[in-house]
Amino acid sequence: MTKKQIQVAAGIIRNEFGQIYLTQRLEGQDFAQSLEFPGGKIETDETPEQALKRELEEEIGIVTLSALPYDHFHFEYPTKTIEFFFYLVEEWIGEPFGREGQEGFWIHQSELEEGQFPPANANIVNRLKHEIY
Ligand SMILES: Nc1nc2c([nH]c(=O)n2[C@H]2C[C@H](O)[C@@H](COP(=O)(O)OP(=O)(O)OP(=O)(O)O)O2)c(=O)[nH]1
Ligand SMILES: [Mg+2]
Repeated sequence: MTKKQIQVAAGIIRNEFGQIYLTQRLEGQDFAQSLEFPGGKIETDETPEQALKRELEEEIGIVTLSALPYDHFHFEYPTKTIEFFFYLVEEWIGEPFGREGQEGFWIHQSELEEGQFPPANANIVNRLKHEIY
């Protein structure tokens, strides 16, 4: 059987202090309790950027004003392959909050820890952590 392939768009929401808004995945989801960059699956007929904007509105209640491509890669999980589109979001309207009941936190990018995220995030977390802000 061929592995399931999905595409995911997620946002690195960074404020002027170099803090990033992260949410905690809910019980019952895969990688429950892991931290994540808010986002989700790209639907048919959506561009990655359209999906990003929709997901950020649905999950954390913000309107995205700018999204810069930050990373694009494929990651093989045991049961699925995910194509990720990560964007850096530094301009938005609203105050992010866990609109689906999930916890949200602002964490300075130098304090991110890859062990708190799903395995696919290791490189991106390392890159952010070692970037000077
Ligand atoms: N949003 C997000 N998903 C991530 C990250 N790292 C990572 O491995 N993933 C995985 C977890 C999921 O298998 C998949 C994202 O799907 P999702 O569960 O957020 O999808 P969704 O928001 O559309 O939710 P649903 O409607 O399918 O429940 O990507 C990340 O940093 N952010
Ligand atoms: Mg999601």
